[in-house]
Order: sequence, then structure tokens, then C-alpha cells
Amino acid sequence: MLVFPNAKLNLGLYVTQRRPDGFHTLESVFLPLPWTDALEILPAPAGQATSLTLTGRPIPGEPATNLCLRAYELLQADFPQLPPAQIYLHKIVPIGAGLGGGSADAAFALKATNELFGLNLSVEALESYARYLGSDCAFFIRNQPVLAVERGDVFEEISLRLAGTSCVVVYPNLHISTGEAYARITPQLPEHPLREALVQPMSMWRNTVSNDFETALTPAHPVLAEIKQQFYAAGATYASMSGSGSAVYGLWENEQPPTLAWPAEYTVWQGVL
Ligand SMILES: C[C@@](CO)(OP(=O)(O)O)[C@H](O)COP(=O)(O)OP(=O)(O)OC[C@H]1O[C@@H](n2ccc(N)nc2=O)[C@H](O)[C@@H]1O
Ligand SMILES: Nc1ncnc2c1ncn2[C@@H]1O[C@H](COP(=O)(O)OP(=O)(O)O)[C@@H](O)[C@H]1O
Repeated sequence: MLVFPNAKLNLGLYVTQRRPDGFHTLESVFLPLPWTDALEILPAPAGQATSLTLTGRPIPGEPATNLCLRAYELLQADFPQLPPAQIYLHKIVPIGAGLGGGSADAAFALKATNELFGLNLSVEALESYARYLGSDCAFFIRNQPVLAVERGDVFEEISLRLAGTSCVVVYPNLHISTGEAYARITPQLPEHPLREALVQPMSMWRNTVSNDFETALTPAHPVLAEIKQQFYAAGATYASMSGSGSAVYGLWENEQPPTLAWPAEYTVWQGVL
């Protein structure tokens, strides 16, 4: 079975409290972004063990810790009838970019395994497995725009009118570890709660919708402000860093994003939401 795990964008992100378990509570809108990896899962030929074949963008860390493999093994622990599998991942989405690419691979591996081998797991059960693999992994099970709260793994409905919005995402080749980014934040409640701010016209978001990670990381990484500046100079209605960075996106309220020039080492995605 071939699936295409997509990235996500964070529209506003507030880290509101540090929890006793070391994690943080947050408030953020998660949006699916149609920038995808390709993931294929097949039953392995008789006599062969489970294998993972990686192509495309190199993934830091041992292949044995890859989230696709961990997702498959997590299900195998509860469903011993699952046979050894061949897993192929072609990695395209930048890693450590605040785009949730690894979490998406894990969630799509759970969904594909469920479907391919007829496990009949409910959406809620798949979300529980996903939560175990990473905080923002559960989002990718339903893969719809939501207001995420708690550890980023509990979702509330939100209605947004973003259809037809152009989006440009720029990854400046700067890997930021999510754990380290959280360590730089002093949690506090937002001045403008997201649900209230996002019902206002997009042109107002610039003054009311922000990302705590961007505020904390920009002094050490001025490139984040430079990209945002370029977006606004090109007429973006709203621009922000996504998640814990370092990808920065711009939004234009029409289907014709501008043509912008970036250094060759940057990775750029452009499309319509
Ligand atoms: C910041 C966010 C915002 O959407 O996205 P990314 O920038 O990673 O895409 C997420 O909270 C990232 O979720 P995820 O990448 O799944 O994080 P996890 O693997 O669960 O945790 C990595 C580390 O981040 C910290 N962490 C993560 C989530 C959370 N709510 N509180 C935390 O303090 C912890 O130090 C943890 O050890
Ligand atoms: N399939 C995968 N794709 C990307 N990263 C993975 C994968 N499996 C494990 N990882 C690990 O997860 C971390 C980055 O995850 P990712 O979701 O891309 O980060 P972010 O959400 O910050 O963009 C890296 O440390 C990487 O080694």
C-alpha cells in the first residue's frame, strides 16, 4: 500500500504551561500542508524479516529508530498476526523544520498497516497509538484543521476559511531540535486567544497571532526574521514560523503567490491551501 504522508503548519502557537511530566501544554491551530513524503508498506516475501529502505533526504539517527518502523512494531506488539513487512520511505519533507514530517510518517504507517492487514482499528484507537509515538502524531490520523490543546494531542473543532489561500514555505536549512526549542520558552497565556484572533480578517493576524518559538528563537537565528520580512515585502497577508522551526511560511489571500528568489541551499514549497 502506497500513501503520501503530508506535512503540517502551525497557525499561531502558544506554550501555556510546563507539565509535571516535563512536557508542555500548548494552544495552536494545525493545518495539513500538501507537501508529502512517499511511504509504501508491503508484506515481506516468505522467510524475510521486516526491513526499512530509505531514499531521498537523509534522516538523522539510526534507521531502527525511524518512526515508520516504530509504528509498525507498536502494532505488531498488539497484533502478533502481523507478518514481517517491507517498508519503503522516500523522504522529501525537511526534517526538524516544524513541519511534523516524522510524525506524519508514523501516523500514515499506522493507518496504512491498519488498512492493508484489515486490523479494523477505529480512528480513536489509531489516535491512541499515534499519541504514544509523538505529541503531534495524533493530528495526522484525521488530518484536518483543528485547534490543538494539552500536549498538542487533544483537538477541538475550528472553522477557518483558507480555501484558495496561496502559501509559500521556506526551510533555510537550519535544523532545530524540538526539545531544545521548548527549553528556551517561558510558558505564559496568550494575549489574544487563538480562537478569537483567527475569526478576524487575515490582515489582522499579523498583530494578534504569533508563535512563541519564533519569538524565542529569532534573536539567535536572524534568518527567521529575514524570511518573514521578504514575505511581507512581497505582499503576504500573514507570515510566521511553523512549530519549533525553522520553516517559515507566508500566506497570500489569492491563488497567485509571488515569485521569490532564495539562496540555493534553502528548500521551498509553494502551493494553494
Ligand atoms: C512543537 C510542535 C508544535 O506542533 O511541533 P514541531 O515543531 O515538532 O513540528 C510539537 O509540539 C512537537 O511535537 P513532537 O515533535 O511530536 O514532539 P515529541 O516527539 O512528543 O517531543 C519531543 C520533545 O519536545 C518537548 N515537548 C513536546 C511536546 C510538548 N507538548 N511539550 C514538550 O515539552 C519534550 O521535551 C519532548 O521530549
Ligand atoms: N520518518 C522520519 N522522518 C523524519 N524524522 C524522523 C523520522 N523518523 C524518526 N525521525 C526523527 O524525528 C526527528 C524530526 O522529526 P520531524 O517530525 O521531522 O521534526 P519537526 O516536527 O520538528 O519538523 C529527527 O530527530 C529524526 O531523526
